[in-house]
Amino acid sequence: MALSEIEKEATSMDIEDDDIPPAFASPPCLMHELDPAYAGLSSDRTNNVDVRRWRKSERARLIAERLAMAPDHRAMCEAQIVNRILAEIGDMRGLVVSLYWPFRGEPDLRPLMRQISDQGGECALPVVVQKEQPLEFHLWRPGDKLTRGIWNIPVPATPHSCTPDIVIAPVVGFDASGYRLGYGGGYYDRTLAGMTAKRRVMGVGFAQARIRTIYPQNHDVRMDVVVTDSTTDGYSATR
Ligand SMILES: Nc1nc2c(c(=O)[nH]1)N(C=O)[C@@H](CNc1ccc(C(=O)N[C@@H](CCC(=O)O)C(=O)O)cc1)CN2
Ligand SMILES: Nc1ncnc2c1ncn2[C@@H]1O[C@H](COP(=O)(O)OP(=O)(O)OP(=O)(O)O)[C@@H](O)[C@H]1O
Repeated sequence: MALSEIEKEATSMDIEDDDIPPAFASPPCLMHELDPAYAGLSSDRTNNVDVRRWRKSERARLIAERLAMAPDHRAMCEAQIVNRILAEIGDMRGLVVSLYWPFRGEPDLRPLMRQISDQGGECALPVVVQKEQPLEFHLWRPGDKLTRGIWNIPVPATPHSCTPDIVIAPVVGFDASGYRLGYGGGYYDRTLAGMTAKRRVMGVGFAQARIRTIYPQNHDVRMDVVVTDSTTDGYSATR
């Protein structure tokens, strides 16, 4: 399916490119304003508050930067990312690959979904079934009906849960050790922590998403490989 057809399909269900779903605002947590001892927090937990605050501003910076990419440059980068992913996966037959429906300026990999299907693989999309719980992956073929999930992100209309062989995780940022900065829900970390060793985790983003460190915490799960428009980097299993 050509990209224009995919776009038509999205429009027909009232979902547009780069649709930015409204976020749920939560009240600010003021615990960090208190003395940690008084609040019953360990110093580790205090550091964690600093990291959370830093991540929040870094996310905002990185998302704004990628949303500002010139359309022709973006399209060129997306084509390079697709080629790199195809080269990295190789023989697609029989593999279930989870991707994502792009939002907030993520690389649009919908053309790749068609290629995966055409080459004998199966695609899946991530679904938030419940807040603060692991994601589910539901099989989806280009052309299948979509519906709006949580945060208005399109998800397969007919749920068909599966376990991907390859999890392609969009990054907001990634660091030199292969750790991922996402949207701050902890969804991929929770999901990967609960999956068996079989899965391969492939982070995907534009080259601008590369940062020195995300200050990895105990819950952060390292990716096996990160693909950008200009690089394919593998990471070993040890920190
Ligand atoms: N395209 C795409 N689909 C995806 C993901 C993704 O990263 N990309 N997800 C990958 O997980 C899940 C959705 N995860 C999300 C997690 C948080 C927020 C969000 O709006 N968070 C708040 C801030 C939260 C915080 O900082 O505590 C916000 O931005 O206002 C949105 C989506 C499933 N679908
Ligand atoms: N395995 C887990 N179990 C319980 N809570 C977790 C787990 N992983 C992450 N979290 C929680 O999620 C919060 C957000 O994590 P983090 O900042 O790493 O999100 P993220 O990777 O940017 O988000 P996402 O994966 O949704 O794109 C953490 O502060 C942590 O409390």
